[in-house]
Amino acid sequence: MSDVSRPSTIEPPAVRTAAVIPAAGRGVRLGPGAPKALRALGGVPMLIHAVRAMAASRAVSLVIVVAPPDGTAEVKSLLDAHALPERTDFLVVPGGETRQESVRLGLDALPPEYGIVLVHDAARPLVPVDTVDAVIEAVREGAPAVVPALPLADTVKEVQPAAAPGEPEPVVATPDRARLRAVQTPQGFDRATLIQAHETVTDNVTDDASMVEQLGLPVVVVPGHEEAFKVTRPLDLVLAEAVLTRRRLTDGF
Ligand SMILES: Nc1ccn([C@@H]2O[C@H](COP(=O)(O)OP(=O)(O)OP(=O)(O)O)[C@@H](O)[C@H]2O)c(=O)n1
Ligand SMILES: C[C@](O)(CO)[C@H](O)COP(=O)(O)O
Repeated sequence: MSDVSRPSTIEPPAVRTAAVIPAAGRGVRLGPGAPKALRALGGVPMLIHAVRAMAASRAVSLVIVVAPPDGTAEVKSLLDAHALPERTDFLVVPGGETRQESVRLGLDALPPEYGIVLVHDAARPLVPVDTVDAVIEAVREGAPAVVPALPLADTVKEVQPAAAPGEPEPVVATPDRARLRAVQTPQGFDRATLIQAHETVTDNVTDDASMVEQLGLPVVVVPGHEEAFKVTRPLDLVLAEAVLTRRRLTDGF
């Protein structure tokens, strides 16, 4: 098993790498409570796990946290209160109405010397460092955009969305599952490409790589990891707690 407790094997940076962590969402699907990124996982805010996951890579020297708009002071206090690698710098900026807007606000704070940018959901707190390093390596090798992804376990149907709640949703098609991938984060980008994508694409999309696709540029896939799943619904939090417990038992982490 590879996990965040293993040392990063990537070489120190030739081009500097920063990670932007959108963490400004409410977590509506997780249910009532604090903003999702601030909720506890193994007694530690989910955001701190995500920050540690990015800072675990020796290539990442800056982490920009995009906080809930009214939560920047709280996030700064959390970063101060938890042990984080000394080699990494941290910035906190307020987020926006959508994930896309939050990422753009994070990019606005990116200092000019950073040539590679990762965008990583605070809601994927357990991504292993091997996955982070693999994404960075692929960008260093020249890909303008890189996504970690996994094959699907379920068959997927395209439907005609219901006209009204309770109405049936007829199946329109069954895409060939062998050609589909479930995409995770961190997604990695050449800085200029990601900034151009955010300046150009105005429709609201669910990930950053699809903005690069809209520019007509290639997006490369590297293997994702089952522990990089997104904490979206209550059951995901149960699974995340179980993964953490297993790590603590097997790695003492
Ligand atoms: N306005 C927003 C919305 C989302 N995010 C972040 O984008 C990531 C992925 O979003 P998601 O899992 O959908 O989080 P939420 O928007 O919080 O979830 P929900 O849709 O259930 O409210 C999360 O780390 C979330 O904090 C953000 O920074 N700003
Ligand atoms: C970026 C992402 O995690 C890739 O799978 C996903 O698209 C985020 O979607 P969300 O609905 O904002 O959670």
